[in-house]
Amino acid sequence: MECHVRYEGDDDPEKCTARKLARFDLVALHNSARETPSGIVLDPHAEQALSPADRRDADNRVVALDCSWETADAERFSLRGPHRALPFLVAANPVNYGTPFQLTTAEALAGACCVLGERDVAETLLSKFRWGHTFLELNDEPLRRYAACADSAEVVAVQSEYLADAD
Ligand SMILES: C[S@@+](CC[C@H](N)C(=O)[O-])C[C@H]1O[C@@H](n2cnc3c(N)ncnc32)[C@H](O)[C@@H]1O
Repeated sequence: MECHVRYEGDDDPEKCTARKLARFDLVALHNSARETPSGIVLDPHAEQALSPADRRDADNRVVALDCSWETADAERFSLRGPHRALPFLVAANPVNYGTPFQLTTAEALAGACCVLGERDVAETLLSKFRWGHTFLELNDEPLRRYAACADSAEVVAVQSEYLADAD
């Protein structure tokens, strides 16, 4: 699975998870939408949840948008490819620890790789962060269940159990 990032550069570069992954050649950073190849776009505003069925449209690529959460409005995600939201997963990074849905770029790419059946890629991405293994531990059960779903409707049904528990 190739991991690509449209890099906006409006977040703290010291804490940027995409820049760190790029230093290890684990993601490719792109400075414009035009340069960013098409793939499954990880977009929290998307109507459809990511599921294993997306593997067939993936071109073997996932694309995240690395920008500040303050500027991550829907218009910013104008990137080529099917847009998908990640289902309920909780962040393990120190800034948003325990917060559902609001993941770092590294967590989002890793979560997507797990759902798409590429857990080894996810483990490699997360191995570069002190808290990386915690993301897999905190989300172990949902990630394995999402990866076993046939399609987005099944993923949403599984997600609803976690949302009900979170209330
Ligand atoms: C808003 S940026 C924040 C980046 C952060 N500054 C960092 O260093 O990782 C996180 C990106 O990860 C992806 N992402 C995070 N949570 C997501 C979710 N629930 N659904 C889909 N994509 C998500 C999106 O591409 C989003 O733009």
